Amino acid sequence: MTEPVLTVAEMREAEKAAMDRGTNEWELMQRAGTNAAQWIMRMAAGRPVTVLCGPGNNGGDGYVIADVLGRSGYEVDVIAPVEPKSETARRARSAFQGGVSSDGALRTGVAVDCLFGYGLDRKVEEPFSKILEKLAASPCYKIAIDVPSAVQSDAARVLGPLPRYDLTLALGAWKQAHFLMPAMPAMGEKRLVTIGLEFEDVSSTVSAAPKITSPKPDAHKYNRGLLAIVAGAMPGAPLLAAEAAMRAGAGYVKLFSDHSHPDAPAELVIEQGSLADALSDGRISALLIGPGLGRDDAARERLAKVLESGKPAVLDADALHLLDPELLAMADAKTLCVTPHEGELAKLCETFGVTAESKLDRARALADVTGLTVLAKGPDTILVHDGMTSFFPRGSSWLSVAGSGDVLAGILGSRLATHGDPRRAAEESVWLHHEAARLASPAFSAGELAHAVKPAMASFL
Ligand SMILES: NC(=O)C1=CN([C@@H]2O[C@H](COP(=O)(O)OP(=O)(O)OC[C@H]3O[C@@H](n4cnc5c(N)ncnc54)[C@H](OP(=O)(O)O)[C@@H]3O)[C@@H](O)[C@H]2O)[C@@H](O)CC1
Ligand SMILES: [K+]
Repeated sequence: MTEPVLTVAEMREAEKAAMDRGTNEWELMQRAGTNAAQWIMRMAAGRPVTVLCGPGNNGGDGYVIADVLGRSGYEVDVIAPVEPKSETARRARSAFQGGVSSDGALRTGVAVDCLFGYGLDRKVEEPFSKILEKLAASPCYKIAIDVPSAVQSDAARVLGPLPRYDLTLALGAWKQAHFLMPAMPAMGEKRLVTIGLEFEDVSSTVSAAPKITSPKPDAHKYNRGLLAIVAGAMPGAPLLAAEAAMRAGAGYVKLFSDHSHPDAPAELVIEQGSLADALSDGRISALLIGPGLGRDDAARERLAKVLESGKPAVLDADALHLLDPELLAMADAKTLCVTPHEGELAKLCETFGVTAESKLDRARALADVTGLTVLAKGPDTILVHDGMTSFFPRGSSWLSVAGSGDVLAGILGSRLATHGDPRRAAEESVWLHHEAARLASPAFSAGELAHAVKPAMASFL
């Protein structure tokens, strides 16, 4: 099932729709608190629990959680620096029979943070900031309810002390912050707690692990997909991309390069000479250009030839510095996928006149203005295609190694050559990249990562 990722406004709409259908806010809070409590009890396994309750409905959830835990025989402390403001939270507060203190020490055991949820809209100050500092310093097992209390739910901005949580329980639906930097790494394990909300017209989802199919019984090297990688000034990066591409499903990987490549594997076909002639081969199903391309006139000329060819293509690295409206006009943007990191995304936005505050908004606006499929890579990878946004579970931080992007581009090119669907290829490439990193074990080189793409493929067959 695809899991939606909602903004605060969309979340409020979904809750309103539930209420219009006859489920009141109290009922939703009961479901949220009761279902979250099941997770908390699993993690607490009998240890005492301290619940931190804030002024809004996130705090309301906290009182419900404390109530369920108390009735289940848990020792529960509630710390609430202020009385609840919302009517539903006040009702939850009154229903809780145990003691509530306005401050106090956190007992070793489990702490459940319900100070603020998606209603946080400004800097966290005292007394809440002091409690979050205390929580950060405590050795207890830390659970954030819905979102960590200092995290703004749409933009993932950190507005106060941010402890490192062991578990974050998203209520009702995922929020954007669950998948965005800088907040994401502090959330620990993340789990979705359902409360029976229904969602319509969802435009953002969590990418689900892909199902990659084996070649058809009548497959041969051409109909499995022929990826041509167009090299340029520097020989190493396109070779690395080719190493990954050869292991990601394409039946045939060629390198169009005028370098000699003495280290290239025997099975990689390298063609020299006229690029226009090479690109006229009708059997080529996708192209990759950018790694090691260079940024001079010759590089621009090679990019123009790729775009003029009309074939589906991945544009990466130097190609993203060269791409401009004039070059893009030569191609059908729908068939192109760009893979910018933060710096390249900023450059593309500047070139195409896009201004937006966050990486997410920049990626969306760039896709909107250009019609390109945008895979904005990094610790929080975002894919935007035709008005749809996909978020991804976090990959290994060991992927922050030189050449990692070339490997990703190679995988993506290979998947695009296999089936021609840029969005699907981009999703598959991120999962394969992450899985290859896991299988390569820590401190891998980009070359080792490229080789681990082969066992990673087996994980999704
Ligand atoms: N609605 C539903 O049906 C369901 C909602 N659910 C739960 O509700 C949560 C959202 O609840 P929410 O909208 O009440 O917001 P929440 O995050 O508790 O905090 C807002 C409160 O804090 C205040 N405030 C904000 N920033 C502040 C700051 N920096 N420093 C100090 N105060 C600050 C703000 O008051 P203000 O002062 O702005 O008037 C307001 O009182 C959601 O995350 C989920 O857990 C579930 O139970 C499922 C059903
Ligand atoms: K919280």
